[in-house]
Amino acid sequence: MTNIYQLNQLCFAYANKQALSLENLQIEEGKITALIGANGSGKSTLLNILAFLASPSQGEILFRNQSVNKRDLIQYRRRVGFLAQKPFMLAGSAYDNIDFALKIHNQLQRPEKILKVLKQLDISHCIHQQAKLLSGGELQKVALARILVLAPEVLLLDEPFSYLDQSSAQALELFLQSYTRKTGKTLIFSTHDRLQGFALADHVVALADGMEVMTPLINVFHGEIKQHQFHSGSLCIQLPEAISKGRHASINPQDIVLSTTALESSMRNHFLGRVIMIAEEMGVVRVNVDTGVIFKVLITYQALDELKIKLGEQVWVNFKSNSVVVF
Ligand SMILES: Nc1ncnc2c1ncn2[C@@H]1O[C@H](COP(=O)(O)OP(=O)(O)OP(=O)(O)O)[C@@H](O)[C@H]1O
Repeated sequence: MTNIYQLNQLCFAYANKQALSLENLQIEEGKITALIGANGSGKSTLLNILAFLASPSQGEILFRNQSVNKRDLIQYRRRVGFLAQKPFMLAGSAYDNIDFALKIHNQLQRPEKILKVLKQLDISHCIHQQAKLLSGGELQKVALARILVLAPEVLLLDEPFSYLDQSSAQALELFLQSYTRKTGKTLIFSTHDRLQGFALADHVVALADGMEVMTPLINVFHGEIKQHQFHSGSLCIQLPEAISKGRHASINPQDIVLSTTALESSMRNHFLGRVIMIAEEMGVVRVNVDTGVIFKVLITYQALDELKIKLGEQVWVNFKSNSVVVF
């Protein structure tokens, strides 16, 4: 395993406001990393730092084991491709914008290169359209094409799916997954959709208030601990004995086992509910179960096939007390 980024004791503040404070964060080369977290949790700030557009107030960034000096940011910036949440387009067509990117990066301005990338992203029809008149989704894809054509070492994408309809988002997910596999490039993207983050990424970095939190931030319940149990309204979750403090409990959707009958097992948490959603997501299946509170679960196709569950049917949600993260 090689780390392309290593961040040590990194802090970033806007004026007096601390926006990021990360102890140690490694990003593995050739893998897909998702940054998840609520609005304002620091995802864009972190992407800006990884794109060398901002310099941390404190701490160190290593890129391919080299400590990045503030003086060299421009050099590093050219090695990565950053897609902003609201990309900026120059006057001219989609083609002109991509062609110009090649020019300023001193790369060969070859039409076939541009045509290929537009085709890969399914936006060949936008080629002669004025970039400033593109729809939100088209603009994001043209901006992505403008990055891909440069073949940077790292792709940093800030909410790349936010303007896309469901089928375009799924097509882009598939494209990004196969692109990173084929090229061995590193992809880091931010998303509000935590389950999408889990489904698409090899690693997930969860942020809350600018800090990394060791929870998937899915199936998060708020409440209090009493006698090794976490109480949240009608929900009572069994915890390991060692946990005595915390106001939030979360359960990784991949740690939940579904069963159609009550399980006799070492798992201490069992809730009977009803299936309210089954959806496909990048080779896994999302199942939402309403037990009074909604549990989000990720299972394999094989598990779905074996369980034979359908919408509206009863199902048990089971998980170990050790799978519960309290914070
Ligand atoms: N230019 C800025 N000046 C001052 N504060 C800022 C600036 N940009 C971001 N912030 C603050 O820094 C914190 C982190 O913001 P950031 O945009 O990184 O979060 P985010 O997780 O990307 O949010 P979102 O999901 O809404 O895009 C927030 O509290 C935000 O208000």
